[in-house]
Amino acid sequence: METSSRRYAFLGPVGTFTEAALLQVAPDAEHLPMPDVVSALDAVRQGTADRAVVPIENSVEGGVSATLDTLSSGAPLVVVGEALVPISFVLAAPAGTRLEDVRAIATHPHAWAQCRGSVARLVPGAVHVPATSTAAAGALLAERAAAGEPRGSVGYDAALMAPHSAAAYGLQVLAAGVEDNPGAVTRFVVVGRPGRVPARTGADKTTLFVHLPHDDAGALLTMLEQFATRGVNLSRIESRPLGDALGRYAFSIDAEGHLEDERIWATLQGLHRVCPRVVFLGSYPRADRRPVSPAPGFADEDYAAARAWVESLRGDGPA
Ligand SMILES: O=C(O)C(=O)C[C@]1(C(=O)O)C=C[C@@H](O)C=C1
Repeated sequence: METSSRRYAFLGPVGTFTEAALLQVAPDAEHLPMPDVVSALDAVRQGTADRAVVPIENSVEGGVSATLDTLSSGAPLVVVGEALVPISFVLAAPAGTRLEDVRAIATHPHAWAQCRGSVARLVPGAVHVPATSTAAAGALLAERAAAGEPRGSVGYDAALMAPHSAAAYGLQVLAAGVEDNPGAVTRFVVVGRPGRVPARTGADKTTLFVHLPHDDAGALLTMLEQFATRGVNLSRIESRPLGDALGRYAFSIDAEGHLEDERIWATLQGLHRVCPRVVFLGSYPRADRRPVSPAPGFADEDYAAARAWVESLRGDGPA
């Protein structure tokens, strides 16, 4: 947990799952709610915030493309930490709303994707109204109901949001446990401007964004070999379109290990030699604190012993 009094931008408003992640990592910091992931990351770039907390991947819906793409382009940013939040949703509405009154439901697109099946069973035919976050959907509903506006005046009747958030906004729960996959988890990253890399803990991750070495057969293999031949395990790899033409992709990667691990150091050198663009997006402690044990032959001592042996072959000593 970070204890300094830094300013943390996050995907707001109060009551988002992102705020739950922020409360894990920096409960006492100044919290700056932002309307979207890009604004939160830009606040760090511009110096109006010291850190941003943003979602990066969900165990059901996969990568958060706004986060992956904003991290990998523009002024450099680095990940300095991560947090995991268990995800469960309620369907909430102003007091007096009945389930059969619900025609349109607002929430974040990632939340909708995680509840689609249950919602179809609960409220057949209900349509999705996209919101900037789960809490933003509920907040507007609560605000208009408090102002005495009639049901549906915001363009929707209910919101999918976190249980604690529905309670905080004074909304009534029409259905709980609305997620299709109980046990879903979203991973959030703490992002800062480049500076000193967090100290190695032995339970670390390194995040990278890598362009493929060439356009021909085997390009992906050449890139992946850099990790495999140094015994580096990947905990996430996903393609992101380059955006300039169909069929051109780069890869967002989480590798197990820290920049100070010899095998990660060597992997980065290998990637730099063969790939046209490698963006280092940080080495930081894993949220689950699970130690990373290098395979036999890939520990720092193995690299040191191998280096000493090659040095000895130079024949610098007396003839
Ligand atoms: O809308 C929120 O409450 C968020 O924090 C965003 C977000 C996401 O982007 O995935 C975070 C966790 C859930 O998976 C659903 C939505």
